[in-house]
Amino acid sequence: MEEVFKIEGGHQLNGEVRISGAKNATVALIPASILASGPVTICGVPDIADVESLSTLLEELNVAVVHKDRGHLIIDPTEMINRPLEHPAVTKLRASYYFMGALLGKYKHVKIKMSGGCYLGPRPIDLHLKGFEALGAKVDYQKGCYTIEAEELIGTKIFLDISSVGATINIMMAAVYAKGRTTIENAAKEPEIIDVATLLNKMGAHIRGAGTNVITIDGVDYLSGCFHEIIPDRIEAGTFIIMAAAAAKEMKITNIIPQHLESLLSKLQEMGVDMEVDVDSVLIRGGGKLQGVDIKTLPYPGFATDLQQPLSALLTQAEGKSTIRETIYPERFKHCIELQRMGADISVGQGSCTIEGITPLYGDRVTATDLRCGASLVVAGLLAEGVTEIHEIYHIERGYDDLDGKLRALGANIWRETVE
Ligand SMILES: CC(=O)N[C@H]1[C@@H](OP(=O)(O)OP(=O)(O)OC[C@H]2O[C@@H](n3ccc(=O)[nH]c3=O)[C@H](O)[C@@H]2O)O[C@H](CO)[C@@H](O)[C@@H]1O
Ligand SMILES: C=C(OP(=O)(O)O)C(=O)O
Repeated sequence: MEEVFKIEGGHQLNGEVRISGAKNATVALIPASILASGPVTICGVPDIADVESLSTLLEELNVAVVHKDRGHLIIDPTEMINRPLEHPAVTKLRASYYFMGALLGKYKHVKIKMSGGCYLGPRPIDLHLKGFEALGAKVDYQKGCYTIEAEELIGTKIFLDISSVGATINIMMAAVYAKGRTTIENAAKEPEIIDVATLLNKMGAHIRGAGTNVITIDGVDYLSGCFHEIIPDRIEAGTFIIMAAAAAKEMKITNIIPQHLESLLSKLQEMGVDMEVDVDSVLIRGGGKLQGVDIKTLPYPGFATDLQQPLSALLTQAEGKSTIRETIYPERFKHCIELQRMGADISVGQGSCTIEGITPLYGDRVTATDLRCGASLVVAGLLAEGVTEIHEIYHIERGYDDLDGKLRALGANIWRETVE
């Protein structure tokens, strides 16, 4: 027995949708909170499975976790115990690896299983580990478990071969209590990194340069509790913007930071999408003629890899040929096979795909092989003739807060059903 999403396509979307707090910030802010000596209150926490898994891990560490109304989460590490993290929840998400940096930073010792998350091709963490080693830690890997420990952590210069989001955040967390100055060069610049640095600075850390490619962290001896509001989720926002372009008459997406979405908005403009951008919202008028475009995924502020999958579904409705070149995860094209089942004309090559439009889409039984593949199939389901049945929706639930509820409020005919 499995719960699936069913979507009857062809229903127009209308109205307003409010975007939740950013998954990729939240999943780092929660482990970062344990670096404090007192309670940290995070506001705007999305109701997603990744947060549940992280809460389980906090409880494993004897950290008090209180979920309040409207996305308030209070994390109190006062009575924390540094136990090995071998609980199955570690493997339910990618971001459990942030406990490496946080526990190493606080206790100079961490034992944790290998994390999980979406399979998008190989996702090594060598840069995280090299960063910890540069700070003075020893890394041991046995039977699927990492042990990372140090006598003391000493600030140093760390150049990242690839500007990795995860490595930047993990090293930042490990370095907050290190002796002296740590400099991360070729750091990733994603907005979620700024959000984590903001939280740590509110706690009393000295981090400068987050959002640029050089971040400096001057070690401190003490971090206090604080209050923090999470930035809006640019990927959820982008997904709804794409859905609006696909199926809305007029739809407003609110609680967004438009600057975080520039690469998507400019591509949609190139495609011919009618939009009005305001300070914290965007109004999309869908239904117009769309033109195919070429996309190359890049680190921020380039086109986000997490949005190429949902956009692929929309590109089936754009006139002519579109190409997507994936430079972050060259194997991130499993959604294309599922879209083909629904009638899309897509060919997948080495690190790229070509989409020929316009092709009608038809409801079918498809599988969300990963989180954004799931989002792509929901976009396709809104456009398709008949009913689309999406399996393995636990991937979608990892990262979208009430996706089906939000879509129903906009007029979509989407429901959950338990099937054999
Ligand atoms: C929880 C979270 O925030 N997830 C996001 C984060 O994942 P994540 O932080 O895992 O992605 P990275 O930025 O680290 O990965 C970027 C590239 O660097 C490579 N790499 C990374 C680390 C390393 O040690 N060695 C290495 O080779 C990866 O394989 C990939 O090719 O950024 C990705 C890229 O924007 C997004 O798709 C994910 O949604
Ligand atoms: C790949 C993603 O998530 P994660 O890194 O958590 O697997 C994503 O959010 O698209």
